[in-house]
Amino acid sequence: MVMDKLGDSLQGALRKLIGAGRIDENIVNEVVKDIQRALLTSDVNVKMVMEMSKRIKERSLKEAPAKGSDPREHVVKIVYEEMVAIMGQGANIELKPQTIMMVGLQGSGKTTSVAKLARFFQKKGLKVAVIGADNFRPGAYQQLKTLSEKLNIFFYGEENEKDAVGIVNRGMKEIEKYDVKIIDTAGRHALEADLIAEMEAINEAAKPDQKFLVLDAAIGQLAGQQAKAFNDAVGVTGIIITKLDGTAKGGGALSAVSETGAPIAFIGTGETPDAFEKFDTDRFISRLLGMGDLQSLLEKVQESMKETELDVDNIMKGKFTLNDMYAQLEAMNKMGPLKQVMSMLPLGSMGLGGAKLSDKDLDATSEKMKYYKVIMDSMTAAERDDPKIISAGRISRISMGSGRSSEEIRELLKYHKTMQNAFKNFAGKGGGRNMQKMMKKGGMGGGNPGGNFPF
Ligand SMILES: Nc1nc2c(ncn2[C@@H]2O[C@H](COP(=O)(O)OP(=O)(O)OP(=O)(O)O)[C@@H](O)[C@H]2O)c(=O)[nH]1
Repeated sequence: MVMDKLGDSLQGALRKLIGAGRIDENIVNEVVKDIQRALLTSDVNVKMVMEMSKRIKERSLKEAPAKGSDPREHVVKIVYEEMVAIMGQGANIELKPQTIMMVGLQGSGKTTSVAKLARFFQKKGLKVAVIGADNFRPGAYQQLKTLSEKLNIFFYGEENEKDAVGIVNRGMKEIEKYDVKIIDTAGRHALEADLIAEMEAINEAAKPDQKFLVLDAAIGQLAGQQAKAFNDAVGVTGIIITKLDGTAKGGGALSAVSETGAPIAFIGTGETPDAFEKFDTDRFISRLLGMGDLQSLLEKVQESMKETELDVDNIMKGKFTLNDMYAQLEAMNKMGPLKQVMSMLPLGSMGLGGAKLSDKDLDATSEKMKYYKVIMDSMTAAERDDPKIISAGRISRISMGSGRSSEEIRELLKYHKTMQNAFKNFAGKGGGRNMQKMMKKGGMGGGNPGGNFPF
């Protein structure tokens, strides 16, 4: 999960709160102290943390909970609201034709973010093209070209051309018919005069609707200064914070940027093109506090289902083949690491304070999903379509081909049978709505081989 440590500590504090018999000054002080420690470890500015703590204390002891609501839940709500307040509101991202210029220092993850952003709009059904105008860093041209080609996104660039503005002018003509045009510009080690001049010239040439500044989360509170400097120099409409997956300083970067008034637009959560999400403060904080983010989860499920061959009509008629199961595993894979997906499920749904799936369980499940696919790759199309024909002899052959044991293949077949029965039951009981409910819960299946599949 993004900002794992901060999330774990904050959730620990809230569990303490929920576990308390009643709300009094002692427990509020204790919980606020835990929250302070968590935020300071995540590099959030001391002054901000102190002000926030004061507000949480005052409100928790003075404000009366809404009629009928539990006083402990009321305090959780206060913590949530105060956290949202320090992270600020996210940028307004519209799904319509637009030109976006990306700026940032070298190594911030700018080129990678261009590809991720392109993929974001592509997934929403818009036609996207990118222009590679980073002619400063050798290799940037090839990097963006390769990334774009992999994602089937139109790329315009001119290798070895020194005039970035020329590239942008010619590129904008070439990609005129595309909905979303994204321009990658060069970075520098620092915000120098020549970089500012180049950004201004490209700004003039392309007249972008959005100017996104890319910042590495690992710089922590320094993100605030950088955001301010770039904003003063070229005017920034949104910030992309990258590498939130790999630093303990994420809280510092997010809060420092929000303090400058520049809205956060997206966050980068890993190296792959899909490890990227629109920043929505409410959803982000809900997830961080273990309150779940079912909306994001549902969107993820829908997106990944759209791109796979899952034959929902057939499944609803009670026919669930191994091909469907394969497509289902693919869809789950596309949703990202299991741990990240699970983090969108509310702790509350398991009872705030309830057990969390351990990393070990999650790893075992991911591992199982991987080798189930390997096993299915060694089956024939006829076997996948009708697993009943898989005899002991065929199991030996599949075992040889996949390098997995016969027990594992039998386990997979059992898992498939359980799922098939579950779907049959759903279909029998008026399917559609149940199916939706099941997806909302974050899973698509009912079986649980070896007790490790959380879905
Ligand atoms: N873990 C993780 N790595 C990331 C993320 N975003 C980018 N990276 C990695 O950060 C490194 C630098 O990213 P680039 O996109 O090449 O950097 P850049 O800012 O374009 O560099 P310039 O073009 O010189 O300005 C690459 O190894 C990326 O894979 C992220 O969200 N998480």
